[in-house]
Amino acid sequence: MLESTIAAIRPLDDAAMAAARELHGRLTKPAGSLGALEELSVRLAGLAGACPPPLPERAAVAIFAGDHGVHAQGVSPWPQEVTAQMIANFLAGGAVVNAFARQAGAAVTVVDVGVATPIPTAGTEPLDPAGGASVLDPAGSARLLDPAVPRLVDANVRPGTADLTVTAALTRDEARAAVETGVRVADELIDAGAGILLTGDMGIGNTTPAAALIAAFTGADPAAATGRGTGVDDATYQRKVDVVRAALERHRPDPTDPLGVLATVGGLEHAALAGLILGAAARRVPVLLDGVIAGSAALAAAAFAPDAVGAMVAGHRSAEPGATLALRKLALDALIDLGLRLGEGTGALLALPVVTGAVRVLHEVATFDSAGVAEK
Ligand SMILES: O=C(O)c1ccc[n+]([C@@H]2O[C@H](COP(=O)([O-])O)[C@@H](O)[C@H]2O)c1
Ligand SMILES: Cc1cc2nc[nH]c2cc1C
Repeated sequence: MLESTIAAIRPLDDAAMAAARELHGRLTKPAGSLGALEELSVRLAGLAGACPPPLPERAAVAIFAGDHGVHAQGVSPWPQEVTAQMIANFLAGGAVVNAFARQAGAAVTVVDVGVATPIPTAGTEPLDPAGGASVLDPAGSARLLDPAVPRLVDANVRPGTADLTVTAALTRDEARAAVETGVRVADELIDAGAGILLTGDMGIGNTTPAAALIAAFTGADPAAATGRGTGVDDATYQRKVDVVRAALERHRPDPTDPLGVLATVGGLEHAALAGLILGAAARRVPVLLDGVIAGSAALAAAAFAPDAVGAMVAGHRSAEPGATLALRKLALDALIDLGLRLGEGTGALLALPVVTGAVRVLHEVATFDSAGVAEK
Protein backbone atom coordinates (compact mmCIF):
# COMPACT_ATOMS: atom_id res chain seq x y z
CA MET A 1 0.00 0.00 0.00
CA LEU A 2 2.86 2.39 0.79
CA GLU A 3 4.51 1.48 -2.51
CA SER A 4 1.35 2.12 -4.55
CA THR A 5 0.88 5.49 -2.79
CA ILE A 6 4.45 6.48 -3.63
CA ALA A 7 3.98 5.36 -7.25
CA ALA A 8 0.90 7.61 -7.56
CA ILE A 9 2.84 10.78 -6.67
CA ARG A 10 3.63 12.80 -9.78
CA PRO A 11 5.26 16.17 -10.57
CA LEU A 12 3.30 19.43 -10.73
CA ASP A 13 1.43 20.10 -13.97
CA ASP A 14 3.42 22.59 -16.08
CA ALA A 15 0.50 23.69 -18.26
CA ALA A 16 -1.69 24.59 -15.27
CA MET A 17 1.21 26.51 -13.70
CA ALA A 18 1.82 28.42 -16.94
CA ALA A 19 -1.90 29.27 -17.11
CA ALA A 20 -1.84 30.57 -13.53
CA ARG A 21 1.21 32.75 -14.24
CA GLU A 22 -0.42 34.12 -17.35
CA LEU A 23 -3.67 34.85 -15.46
CA HIS A 24 -1.74 36.65 -12.70
CA GLY A 25 -0.36 38.98 -15.37
CA ARG A 26 -3.89 40.00 -16.41
CA LEU A 27 -5.39 40.60 -12.94
CA THR A 28 -5.96 44.15 -11.69
CA LYS A 29 -2.79 44.56 -9.65
CA PRO A 30 0.81 45.34 -10.48
CA ALA A 31 2.66 42.18 -11.56
CA GLY A 32 4.26 40.46 -8.57
CA SER A 33 2.46 42.66 -6.02
CA LEU A 34 1.09 39.66 -4.12
CA GLY A 35 4.60 38.46 -3.41
CA ALA A 36 4.84 34.87 -2.24
CA LEU A 37 1.09 34.37 -2.69
CA GLU A 38 1.53 34.42 -6.45
CA GLU A 39 4.00 31.54 -6.60
CA LEU A 40 1.93 29.66 -4.00
CA SER A 41 -1.17 29.92 -6.16
CA VAL A 42 0.86 28.81 -9.19
CA ARG A 43 2.08 25.73 -7.31
CA LEU A 44 -1.45 24.90 -6.19
CA ALA A 45 -2.61 25.15 -9.81
CA GLY A 46 0.17 22.74 -10.73
CA LEU A 47 -0.91 20.36 -7.98
CA ALA A 48 -4.57 20.43 -9.01
CA GLY A 49 -3.71 20.35 -12.72
CA ALA A 50 -6.21 23.19 -13.16
CA CYS A 51 -6.26 26.99 -13.27
CA PRO A 52 -7.72 28.22 -11.07
CA PRO A 53 -7.19 25.35 -8.63
CA PRO A 54 -10.11 24.58 -6.29
CA LEU A 55 -10.46 26.77 -3.21
CA PRO A 56 -8.99 24.85 -0.23
CA GLU A 57 -12.37 24.47 1.47
CA ARG A 58 -13.42 21.93 4.12
CA ALA A 59 -10.03 22.00 5.84
CA ALA A 60 -9.15 19.11 8.13
CA VAL A 61 -6.37 19.04 10.71
CA ALA A 62 -5.13 15.57 11.67
CA ILE A 63 -3.33 15.48 15.03
CA PHE A 64 -1.20 12.34 15.33
CA ALA A 65 -0.32 11.48 18.91
CA GLY A 66 2.36 9.20 20.28
CA ASP A 67 4.72 8.66 23.19
CA HIS A 68 8.47 8.18 23.29
CA GLY A 69 10.73 5.75 25.09
CA VAL A 70 13.46 8.38 24.99
CA HIS A 71 11.40 10.32 27.55
CA ALA A 72 13.18 8.12 30.12
CA GLN A 73 16.40 10.02 29.30
CA GLY A 74 14.98 13.22 30.79
CA VAL A 75 14.63 15.11 27.49
CA SER A 76 11.36 16.85 28.42
CA PRO A 77 10.27 18.48 31.67
CA TRP A 78 6.68 17.26 31.16
CA PRO A 79 5.32 13.93 32.36
CA GLN A 80 4.43 11.44 29.63
CA GLU A 81 0.78 11.37 30.77
CA VAL A 82 0.35 14.89 29.35
CA THR A 83 0.11 13.35 25.86
CA ALA A 84 -3.06 11.43 26.79
CA GLN A 85 -4.41 14.27 28.91
CA MET A 86 -4.03 16.75 26.05
CA ILE A 87 -5.92 14.35 23.77
CA ALA A 88 -8.82 14.54 26.20
CA ASN A 89 -8.48 18.33 26.04
CA PHE A 90 -8.56 18.22 22.20
CA LEU A 91 -11.73 16.11 22.31
CA ALA A 92 -13.33 18.47 24.81
CA GLY A 93 -12.50 21.42 22.52
CA GLY A 94 -10.33 23.19 25.09
CA ALA A 95 -6.89 23.31 23.47
CA VAL A 96 -5.34 26.11 21.39
CA VAL A 97 -5.78 23.94 18.29
CA ASN A 98 -9.53 23.84 18.94
CA ALA A 99 -9.75 27.61 19.27
CA PHE A 100 -7.84 28.11 16.01
CA ALA A 101 -9.76 25.31 14.23
CA ARG A 102 -13.07 26.92 15.19
CA GLN A 103 -11.77 30.24 13.88
CA ALA A 104 -10.67 28.60 10.60
CA GLY A 105 -13.75 26.36 10.27
CA ALA A 106 -11.50 23.29 10.20
CA ALA A 107 -12.39 19.80 11.39
CA VAL A 108 -10.16 18.19 14.06
CA THR A 109 -9.27 14.49 13.90
CA VAL A 110 -7.04 13.11 16.65
CA VAL A 111 -5.29 9.85 15.76
CA ASP A 112 -3.75 7.77 18.53
CA VAL A 113 -0.85 6.07 16.74
CA GLY A 114 1.14 5.27 19.85
CA VAL A 115 0.01 6.82 23.13
CA ALA A 116 1.46 4.96 26.13
CA THR A 117 -0.99 5.84 28.89
CA PRO A 118 -4.80 5.58 29.01
CA ILE A 119 -6.66 8.44 27.37
CA PRO A 120 -9.09 9.83 29.94
CA THR A 121 -12.07 9.56 27.60
CA ALA A 122 -14.34 7.06 25.88
CA GLY A 123 -15.65 6.63 22.36
CA THR A 124 -12.72 6.04 20.06
CA GLU A 125 -13.39 4.92 16.52
CA PRO A 126 -11.42 2.19 14.74
CA LEU A 127 -9.78 3.04 11.45
CA ASP A 128 -10.84 0.71 8.65
CA PRO A 129 -8.07 -1.94 8.73
CA ALA A 130 -8.62 -2.84 5.08
CA GLY A 131 -7.89 0.73 4.07
CA GLY A 132 -10.93 0.91 1.80
CA ALA A 133 -13.83 3.32 1.92
CA SER A 134 -14.50 4.81 5.31
CA VAL A 135 -16.29 2.55 7.74
CA LEU A 136 -16.32 5.18 10.43
CA ASP A 137 -19.64 6.59 9.47
CA PRO A 138 -21.20 4.90 6.44
CA ALA A 139 -24.35 6.96 6.95
CA GLY A 140 -22.66 10.25 6.28
CA SER A 141 -18.96 10.90 6.01
CA ALA A 142 -19.68 14.64 6.21
CA ARG A 143 -19.59 14.18 9.98
CA LEU A 144 -15.86 13.56 9.66
CA LEU A 145 -15.46 17.17 8.58
CA ASP A 146 -17.78 18.77 11.12
CA PRO A 147 -15.69 21.56 12.70
CA ALA A 148 -17.82 21.41 15.83
CA VAL A 149 -17.06 17.77 16.68
CA PRO A 150 -13.44 16.70 17.25
CA ARG A 151 -13.09 12.94 16.91
CA LEU A 152 -10.59 10.35 18.06
CA VAL A 153 -9.37 7.50 15.88
CA ASP A 154 -7.77 4.48 17.58
CA ALA A 155 -4.86 3.34 15.43
CA ASN A 156 -2.37 2.59 18.20
CA VAL A 157 0.58 0.66 16.76
CA ARG A 158 2.28 0.22 20.13
CA PRO A 159 2.17 2.11 23.44
CA GLY A 160 5.08 4.43 22.79
CA THR A 161 8.39 3.85 21.03
CA ALA A 162 11.42 2.15 22.54
CA ASP A 163 14.25 4.36 23.82
CA LEU A 164 16.27 5.17 20.69
CA THR A 165 19.47 5.55 22.71
CA VAL A 166 19.20 1.85 23.63
CA THR A 167 17.58 0.20 20.62
CA ALA A 168 15.67 1.08 17.46
CA ALA A 169 12.60 3.18 18.33
CA LEU A 170 10.40 0.94 16.17
CA THR A 171 10.65 -2.15 14.02
CA ARG A 172 10.39 -1.55 10.28
CA ASP A 173 6.95 -3.18 10.34
CA GLU A 174 5.77 -0.83 13.08
CA ALA A 175 7.11 2.19 11.19
CA ARG A 176 5.34 1.00 8.05
CA ALA A 177 2.09 0.46 9.96
CA ALA A 178 2.23 4.04 11.24
CA VAL A 179 3.05 5.46 7.79
CA GLU A 180 0.17 3.51 6.26
CA THR A 181 -2.18 4.76 8.98
CA GLY A 182 -1.29 8.29 7.92
CA VAL A 183 -2.02 7.47 4.27
CA ARG A 184 -5.40 5.99 5.28
CA VAL A 185 -6.33 9.04 7.35
CA ALA A 186 -5.49 11.27 4.35
CA ASP A 187 -7.63 9.10 2.06
CA GLU A 188 -10.51 9.06 4.49
CA LEU A 189 -10.53 12.84 5.00
CA ILE A 190 -10.21 13.50 1.25
CA ASP A 191 -12.98 10.97 0.52
CA ALA A 192 -15.14 12.89 3.00
CA GLY A 193 -14.53 16.06 0.98
CA ALA A 194 -11.51 17.75 2.56
CA GLY A 195 -9.90 20.21 0.13
CA ILE A 196 -6.77 20.69 2.23
CA LEU A 197 -5.13 18.70 5.04
CA LEU A 198 -3.25 20.27 7.94
CA THR A 199 -0.67 18.45 10.02
CA GLY A 200 -0.88 18.33 13.80
CA ASP A 201 1.04 16.42 16.45
CA MET A 202 1.00 15.72 20.16
CA GLY A 203 3.68 13.76 21.97
CA ILE A 204 5.68 14.66 25.03
CA GLY A 205 9.34 14.17 24.07
CA ASN A 206 8.71 14.24 20.32
CA THR A 207 11.07 17.12 19.54
CA THR A 208 13.98 14.77 20.33
CA PRO A 209 13.21 12.23 17.56
CA ALA A 210 12.26 15.16 15.31
CA ALA A 211 15.79 16.56 15.77
CA ALA A 212 17.31 13.13 15.11
CA LEU A 213 15.27 12.73 11.92
CA ILE A 214 16.25 16.20 10.71
CA ALA A 215 19.93 15.54 11.43
CA ALA A 216 19.69 12.20 9.62
CA PHE A 217 17.97 13.60 6.52
CA THR A 218 19.87 16.91 6.24
CA GLY A 219 23.28 15.87 7.54
CA ALA A 220 23.16 18.71 10.08
CA ASP A 221 25.05 18.39 13.33
CA PRO A 222 22.82 17.27 16.24
CA ALA A 223 23.59 20.54 18.06
CA ALA A 224 22.22 22.52 15.10
CA ALA A 225 19.13 20.35 14.70
CA THR A 226 18.14 20.18 18.36
CA GLY A 227 16.02 22.82 20.07
CA ARG A 228 14.42 23.47 23.42
CA GLY A 229 11.05 21.89 22.64
CA THR A 230 8.48 22.84 25.26
CA GLY A 231 11.16 25.07 26.80
CA VAL A 232 13.88 23.02 28.49
CA ASP A 233 16.64 24.44 30.67
CA ASP A 234 20.32 24.47 29.68
CA ALA A 235 21.15 21.14 31.33
CA THR A 236 18.20 19.38 29.68
CA TYR A 237 19.04 20.95 26.33
CA GLN A 238 22.61 19.63 26.54
CA ARG A 239 21.27 16.19 27.42
CA LYS A 240 18.98 16.31 24.37
CA VAL A 241 21.89 17.12 22.06
CA ASP A 242 23.91 14.25 23.57
CA VAL A 243 20.94 11.89 23.17
CA VAL A 244 20.44 12.84 19.51
CA ARG A 245 24.17 12.46 18.83
CA ALA A 246 24.27 9.07 20.57
CA ALA A 247 21.21 7.83 18.64
CA LEU A 248 22.75 8.80 15.30
CA GLU A 249 26.07 7.20 16.19
CA ARG A 250 24.37 4.02 17.35
CA HIS A 251 21.99 3.55 14.39
CA ARG A 252 23.82 5.36 11.57
CA PRO A 253 20.53 5.81 9.69
CA ASP A 254 20.73 5.80 5.88
CA PRO A 255 18.84 8.86 4.53
CA THR A 256 18.03 6.98 1.32
CA ASP A 257 16.06 4.42 3.40
CA PRO A 258 13.32 6.57 4.98
CA LEU A 259 11.52 3.63 6.58
CA GLY A 260 14.79 2.65 8.26
CA VAL A 261 15.36 6.22 9.47
CA LEU A 262 11.82 6.48 10.88
CA ALA A 263 12.17 3.08 12.56
CA THR A 264 15.54 3.70 14.19
CA VAL A 265 15.39 7.34 15.30
CA GLY A 266 11.78 8.43 14.64
CA GLY A 267 8.43 8.21 16.33
CA LEU A 268 4.99 6.90 15.56
CA GLU A 269 3.44 10.35 14.99
CA HIS A 270 6.40 11.37 12.80
CA ALA A 271 5.90 8.23 10.66
CA ALA A 272 2.12 8.71 10.45
CA LEU A 273 2.58 12.37 9.45
CA ALA A 274 4.92 11.25 6.65
CA GLY A 275 2.09 8.97 5.53
CA LEU A 276 -0.49 11.76 5.70
CA ILE A 277 1.74 13.91 3.49
CA LEU A 278 2.27 11.07 0.99
CA GLY A 279 -1.45 10.33 0.97
CA ALA A 280 -2.31 13.97 0.27
CA ALA A 281 0.33 14.20 -2.47
CA ALA A 282 -0.96 11.03 -4.14
CA ARG A 283 -4.47 12.53 -4.22
CA ARG A 284 -3.08 15.91 -5.36
CA VAL A 285 -4.52 17.69 -2.34
CA PRO A 286 -2.38 20.34 -0.59
CA VAL A 287 -1.02 19.59 2.87
CA LEU A 288 -0.28 22.54 5.13
CA LEU A 289 2.66 21.76 7.42
CA ASP A 290 2.80 22.84 11.05
CA GLY A 291 6.06 22.90 13.01
CA VAL A 292 9.25 20.93 13.57
CA ILE A 293 7.59 17.52 13.89
CA ALA A 294 5.84 18.07 10.55
CA GLY A 295 9.13 19.29 9.08
CA SER A 296 10.90 16.10 10.09
CA ALA A 297 8.04 14.02 8.66
CA ALA A 298 8.11 16.05 5.46
CA LEU A 299 11.79 15.16 5.01
CA ALA A 300 10.85 11.48 5.33
CA ALA A 301 8.00 11.92 2.82
CA ALA A 302 10.36 13.63 0.37
CA ALA A 303 12.84 10.77 0.77
CA PHE A 304 10.06 8.30 -0.10
CA ALA A 305 8.83 10.41 -3.02
CA PRO A 306 10.65 13.63 -4.03
CA ASP A 307 7.61 14.90 -5.92
CA ALA A 308 5.60 14.89 -2.66
CA VAL A 309 7.18 18.30 -1.97
CA GLY A 310 4.85 19.71 -4.64
CA ALA A 311 1.88 19.12 -2.31
CA MET A 312 3.53 20.71 0.73
CA VAL A 313 2.88 24.23 1.95
CA ALA A 314 4.96 25.36 4.93
CA GLY A 315 2.41 26.98 7.24
CA HIS A 316 4.84 28.64 9.60
CA ARG A 317 8.44 28.69 10.74
CA SER A 318 8.62 27.12 14.18
CA ALA A 319 11.05 28.54 16.72
CA GLU A 320 12.73 25.11 16.83
CA PRO A 321 15.99 25.42 14.83
CA GLY A 322 15.42 22.04 13.18
CA ALA A 323 12.31 23.40 11.49
CA THR A 324 14.37 25.95 9.59
CA LEU A 325 16.86 23.25 8.53
CA ALA A 326 14.02 21.05 7.28
CA LEU A 327 12.33 23.83 5.29
CA ARG A 328 15.67 24.83 3.77
CA LYS A 329 16.32 21.24 2.64
CA LEU A 330 12.81 21.07 1.14
CA ALA A 331 13.26 24.54 -0.48
CA LEU A 332 10.01 25.72 1.13
CA ASP A 333 9.37 29.22 2.49
CA ALA A 334 7.14 29.50 5.54
CA LEU A 335 4.02 31.62 5.17
CA ILE A 336 4.16 33.06 8.68
CA ASP A 337 6.94 33.43 11.22
CA LEU A 338 5.62 34.23 14.68
CA GLY A 339 8.01 32.32 16.92
CA LEU A 340 5.38 29.65 17.64
CA ARG A 341 6.51 26.36 19.17
CA LEU A 342 3.30 24.73 20.35
CA GLY A 343 2.57 22.04 17.77
CA GLU A 344 -0.97 20.54 17.61
CA GLY A 345 -1.38 22.07 14.12
CA THR A 346 -1.74 25.61 15.50
CA GLY A 347 0.69 27.32 13.11
CA ALA A 348 -0.79 25.56 10.10
CA LEU A 349 -4.30 26.69 11.10
CA LEU A 350 -3.19 30.31 11.39
CA ALA A 351 -1.70 30.09 7.87
CA LEU A 352 -4.85 28.60 6.31
CA PRO A 353 -6.47 31.96 5.37
CA VAL A 354 -3.24 32.91 3.60
CA VAL A 355 -3.49 29.80 1.42
CA THR A 356 -7.18 30.38 0.76
CA GLY A 357 -6.46 34.00 -0.12
CA ALA A 358 -3.78 32.99 -2.61
CA VAL A 359 -6.25 30.78 -4.46
CA ARG A 360 -9.22 33.14 -4.11
CA VAL A 361 -7.34 35.79 -6.08
CA LEU A 362 -7.32 33.51 -9.13
CA HIS A 363 -11.08 32.91 -8.76
CA GLU A 364 -12.42 36.36 -8.00
CA VAL A 365 -10.14 39.20 -9.08
CA ALA A 366 -11.10 41.05 -12.26
CA THR A 367 -8.76 41.35 -15.22
CA PHE A 368 -7.61 44.75 -16.57
CA ASP A 369 -9.71 43.99 -19.62
CA SER A 370 -12.95 43.06 -17.84
CA ALA A 371 -12.73 45.87 -15.29
CA GLY A 372 -11.72 48.57 -17.78
CA VAL A 373 -8.55 49.43 -15.87
CA ALA A 374 -5.71 50.85 -17.95
CA GLU A 375 -2.41 48.94 -18.02
CA LYS A 376 0.94 50.64 -17.57
O1 LIG B 1 5.53 22.43 16.44
C1 LIG B 1 6.65 22.68 16.93
O2 LIG B 1 7.55 23.17 16.25
C2 LIG B 1 6.89 22.32 18.39
C3 LIG B 1 8.01 22.81 19.03
C4 LIG B 1 8.19 22.51 20.37
C5 LIG B 1 7.26 21.70 21.05
N1 LIG B 1 6.18 21.21 20.38
C6 LIG B 1 5.19 20.35 21.09
O3 LIG B 1 5.66 20.06 22.38
C7 LIG B 1 5.73 18.67 22.61
C8 LIG B 1 7.15 18.17 22.53
O4 LIG B 1 8.04 18.96 23.29
P1 LIG B 1 9.15 18.23 24.16
O5 LIG B 1 9.87 19.34 24.83
O6 LIG B 1 8.38 17.38 25.15
O7 LIG B 1 9.96 17.43 23.21
C9 LIG B 1 4.88 18.03 21.53
O8 LIG B 1 3.59 17.79 22.00
C10 LIG B 1 4.91 19.03 20.40
O9 LIG B 1 3.66 19.10 19.74
C11 LIG B 1 5.99 21.52 19.09
C1 LIG C 1 0.48 21.67 27.91
C2 LIG C 1 1.07 21.20 26.61
C3 LIG C 1 0.33 21.35 25.43
C4 LIG C 1 0.88 20.89 24.22
N1 LIG C 1 0.43 20.91 22.96
C5 LIG C 1 1.35 20.36 22.18
N2 LIG C 1 2.38 20.00 22.91
C6 LIG C 1 2.14 20.32 24.19
C7 LIG C 1 2.89 20.16 25.35
C8 LIG C 1 2.36 20.60 26.57
C9 LIG C 1 3.16 20.43 27.80
